[in-house]
Amino acid sequence: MKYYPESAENVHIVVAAGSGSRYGADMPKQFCDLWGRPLLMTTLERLHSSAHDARIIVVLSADMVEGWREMCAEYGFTLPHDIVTGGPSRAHSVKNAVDTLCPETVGWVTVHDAARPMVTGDMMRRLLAALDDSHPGVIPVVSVTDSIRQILPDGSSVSVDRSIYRAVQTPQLFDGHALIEAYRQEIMPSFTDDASVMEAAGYTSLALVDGDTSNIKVTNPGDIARIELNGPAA
Ligand SMILES: Nc1ccn([C@@H]2O[C@H](COP(=O)(O)OP(=O)(O)OP(=O)(O)O)[C@@H](O)[C@H]2O)c(=O)n1
Ligand SMILES: C[C@](O)(CO)[C@H](O)COP(=O)(O)O
Repeated sequence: MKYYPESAENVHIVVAAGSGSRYGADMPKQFCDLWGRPLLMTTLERLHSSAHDARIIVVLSADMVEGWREMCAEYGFTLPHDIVTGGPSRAHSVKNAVDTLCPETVGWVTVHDAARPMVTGDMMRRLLAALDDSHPGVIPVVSVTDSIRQILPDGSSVSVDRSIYRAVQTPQLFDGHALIEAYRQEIMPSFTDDASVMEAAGYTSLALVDGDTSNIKVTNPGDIARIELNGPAA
């Protein structure tokens, strides 16, 4: 576990500026109903419960800011959070939030998908325990349970050894100074998560910890129904 002075500001960045095109609802999936209210509220509450000594920044698309404020009023959602507007890709959205952080006071920072409402306190404890001076970032991963095939340039495919791959989740945890520096670089299409941004900036010694198979990213139709089937929010 990395030591930060008590005055350091820890931050949760929750990216919620996507359009949810694969989910295909009439509004972005993070605002769709989960257990009777917008899914984003469960994500924020569970993240806050998992590590409450952190300021929350929610990244929203500009056209959803007013609507989100109205939802908070309608559902009596009072968990304090700041709002930053998003960009054209996930990485741009994260960057917009990271750019608001104060390098002088920042402590640790998590970056989490709004579309993953099932983060747990156990997972957060594993992340925080693994952040240290040798590991400026910690990434939750799970084993791949499907067989994997690589598609070759000619369109044919070959099976690959799935035991050498891991599927990556969020929240991902970073030393705030390192994350701020990493997000100073130009955003590339290959940046599908924040670990890839850190690596491209030279921070290659990232620690992996066990994620949680219930921590799914709502992506395709039916994913919210599957979460609800697995039981109420704990
Ligand atoms: N420009 C973007 C794109 C994505 N995200 C957020 O990044 C997370 C992971 O992205 P993804 O699951 O791909 O969400 P969408 O981009 O909304 O989905 P799709 O690709 O199906 O349109 C989501 O919480 C999403 O809201 C974001 O903040 N800004
Ligand atoms: C960040 C992420 O959730 C890690 O698995 C994933 O890379 C997001 O990908 P998406 O295509 O933006 O959903």
